[in-house]
Amino acid sequence: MDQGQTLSRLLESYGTDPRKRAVAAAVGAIAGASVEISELIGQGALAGITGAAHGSANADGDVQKDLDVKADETIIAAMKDVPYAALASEESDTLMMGDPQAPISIAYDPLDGSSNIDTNMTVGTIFSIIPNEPGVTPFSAPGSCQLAAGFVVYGPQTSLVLTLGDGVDIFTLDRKAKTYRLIRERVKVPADTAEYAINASNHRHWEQPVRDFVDECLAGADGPRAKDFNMRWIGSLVAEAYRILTRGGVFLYPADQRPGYGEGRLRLLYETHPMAFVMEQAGGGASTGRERVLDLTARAIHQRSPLIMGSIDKVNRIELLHTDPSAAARTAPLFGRRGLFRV
Ligand SMILES: O=P(O)(O)OC[C@H]1O[C@](O)(COP(=O)(O)O)[C@@H](O)[C@@H]1O
Ligand SMILES: [Mg+2]
Ligand SMILES: [Mg+2]
Repeated sequence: MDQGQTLSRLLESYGTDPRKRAVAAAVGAIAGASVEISELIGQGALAGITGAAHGSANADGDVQKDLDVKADETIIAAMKDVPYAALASEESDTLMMGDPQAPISIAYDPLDGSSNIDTNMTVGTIFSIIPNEPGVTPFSAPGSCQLAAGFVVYGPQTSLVLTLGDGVDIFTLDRKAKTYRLIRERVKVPADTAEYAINASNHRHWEQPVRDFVDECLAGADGPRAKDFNMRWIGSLVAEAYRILTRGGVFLYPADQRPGYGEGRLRLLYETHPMAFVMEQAGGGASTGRERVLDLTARAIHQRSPLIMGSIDKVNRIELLHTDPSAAARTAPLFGRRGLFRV
């Protein structure tokens, strides 16, 4: 790894064609905005930032916090010199239109996990950059068309995870120099791990395949997986994704039976598409349970999609539980031994 590599240097050398220059400008703008957002979050109440409601709701019905709105304004301001055709923000009901001839469009979640602000837990910013074709409706292509995606985590360290479609690199903010420095190159999600993350309070609402997977995990070494598992739930997608990138595991926000949750909770354009791109680029997987997230195309700007992401063996196992439960039962490690026990 080039210890001296910085995000700005990487972006400066990222190609000369107009589309690559636009991608570099957009990533640079988001990185710049994230330095400001990180400072605000770090100051918290000292900068007048609280978890108080802003007095409005976003298009998805979530209560907007002051910081959701501030983060959104900071990103919009940072985009002023970026050649974009359209911006899709979680905090804006409709698309913000730019130059229809521009080579890219950008979707972003200015502040992910914002219900955690008051609790001093990790939150983040997620982004997805897609090509724009003049005359074609922005964001009408599947997630597999993304040019770049990533997210910033505002945790004990502020770090930026980035894929430009050729692996995943992680940069950490050097606060003194206000520069992102490369700390991990070509990150790989371990294929098989024993950690899972899901909001278990929704157990009664889940579909059977998700219950089956979690039941297998809970049964541990005595169950069909013949292995003990560990559970984590932070309630902040960016923090879960960062953990999975660094030590593996699987995260599930599945569809469930609650009204409005038929496609889960997370939004396709600025949450599940970019996370799926990052995970696949790091050798992991991302599925709805029934199909690859990157094969989905948005029908609406704030459309939701289920997300099961992380270590490829786990994602494949959960897909099998959805698509072929009897094959899933046959391939459980204890299947053969159970037969013996029954004799
Ligand atoms: O409270 P729930 O239903 O478990 O949802 C938690 C999920 O919602 C989110 O907070 C949604 O993101 P926003 O905070 O941007 O709305 C994710 O970060 C997190 O994984
Ligand atoms: Mg979010
Ligand atoms: Mg948000």
